Amino acid sequence: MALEQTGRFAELFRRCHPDLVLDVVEVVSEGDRHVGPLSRIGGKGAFTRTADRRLLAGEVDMAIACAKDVPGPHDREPGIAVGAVLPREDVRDVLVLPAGHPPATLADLPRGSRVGTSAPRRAALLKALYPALLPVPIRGNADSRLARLDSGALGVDAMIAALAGLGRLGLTGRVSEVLDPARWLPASGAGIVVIEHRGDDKATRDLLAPLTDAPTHALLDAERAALAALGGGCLTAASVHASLDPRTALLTVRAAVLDPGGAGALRATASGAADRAADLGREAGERLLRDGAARWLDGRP
Ligand SMILES: NCc1[nH]cc(CCC(=O)O)c1CC(=O)O
Repeated sequence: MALEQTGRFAELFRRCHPDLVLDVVEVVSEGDRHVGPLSRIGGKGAFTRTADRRLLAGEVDMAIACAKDVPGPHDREPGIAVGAVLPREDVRDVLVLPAGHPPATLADLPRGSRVGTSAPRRAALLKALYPALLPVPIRGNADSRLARLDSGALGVDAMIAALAGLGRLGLTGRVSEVLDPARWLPASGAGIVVIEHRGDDKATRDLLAPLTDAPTHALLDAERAALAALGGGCLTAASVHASLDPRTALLTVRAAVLDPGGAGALRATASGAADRAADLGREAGERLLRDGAARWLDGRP
């Protein structure tokens, strides 16, 4: 998945800067290497830390990451800045069944079916919306999870994945059900690829600036500000989704913190001008805290 994202970005970069030579350096992250619990390899940042360090060491000048995998400012390597944000793709999650299984929806799965997902948001949604099903932690990158789903090595009957990720792998044919984002709340940063650089590297910042998709950049600013205001960590079951009305230029941030036990959710919405994206995100996050979201931030019901 990372290589497909990188290829897409490299093409864009070369088209915009045809006189420059871009070398692609492959980095295998801890999140790709390990399949154990993320908490054991340092929690959030497992997919980005290795590339971040090489960036800070000056071995590479840009790093490409899924916005969803980039930790918040409080558990982030300092000195790294986002230089470009690629246009958002689909934010929805999907149900994937082992190869050869006839198509089914989450509602069709028999009581007690084991559904693989490690994301606290997905586990909490599963408990809230499909209490007859059992969330089972699984780990590894999207490619390896799919292979282990098919081989039976995961010990699950189905798994939840991101539609955008499957799309990048050319595997949307594996989707059994696309989950309705109005109920199955999307992840903050879902479907967004970012290109980072060293904060003090003005030359790279200038090269990346024209490649950014301004509307997606605003959405991401809003979603990340909401998460930062919440101050949750990698165990928090939260959803933040910003949307932009192209006609009115009004940006709306919808944020929710879910009870990890599945008993409910707190929701907050903030709307305003798109140039106040970060303020709107913060507003939504702070509203959730005022309403008592703190009790669920540690991931305990
Ligand atoms: N490391 C998990 C991860 N980070 C980004 C994506 C998918 C693509 C995206 O939402 O941008 C995935 C795979 C998944 O959640 O199934």
